[in-house]
Amino acid sequence: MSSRRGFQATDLALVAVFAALIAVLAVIPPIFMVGAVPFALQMIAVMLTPMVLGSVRGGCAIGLYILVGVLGLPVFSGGASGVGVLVGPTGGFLWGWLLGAFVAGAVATVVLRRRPRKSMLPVWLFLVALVDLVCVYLGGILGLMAFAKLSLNAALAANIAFVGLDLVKGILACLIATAVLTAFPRLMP
Ligand SMILES: O=C(O)CCCC[C@@H]1SC[C@@H]2NC(=O)N[C@@H]21
Repeated sequence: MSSRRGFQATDLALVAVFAALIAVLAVIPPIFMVGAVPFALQMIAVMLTPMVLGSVRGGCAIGLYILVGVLGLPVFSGGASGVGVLVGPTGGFLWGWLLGAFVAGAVATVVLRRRPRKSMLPVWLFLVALVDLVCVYLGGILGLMAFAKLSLNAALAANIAFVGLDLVKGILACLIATAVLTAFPRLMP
């Protein structure tokens, strides 16, 4: 989306498609939990979104996903919904997803506008995934401390358990984003 042409119908459709993609991945039940925190396959789409849509459209996609969950559709982990989830034990992660979309999306825009070589694209996109992960964990840790009353150490431990698998999801998101952006270069944020 160039700032000159503003938000187009295509952008609205892309926002809806990526919000739906996150919701679809939430339908698959979490394969394990660490305390109150579920394994979230949605993280693949959460990290893919800012890579492909950039900051504003990516933030809108995550915002739309959260909105439909708050309004009652069972799109949060384990089929949860409602505004209470935003201030529940995993609420901080959802705020982190939103923050991550805006921040990592801005990094994606800077990176992609430099037109990196195709062989380097997944590497640069992995940097975007890492920035996203920092935002997600920041939100998650603060949320666990504020809403679940965990100590900083307990909140850190709950996050560390997911780092390895989240990096694998980040690599998957990079590979998907590379394929999508190579096939549809006009999508680039
Ligand atoms: O309640 C929700 O829907 C949000 C779940 C958040 C789970 C977090 S996201 C980062 C970390 N990686 C995972 O696989 N699970 C946690």
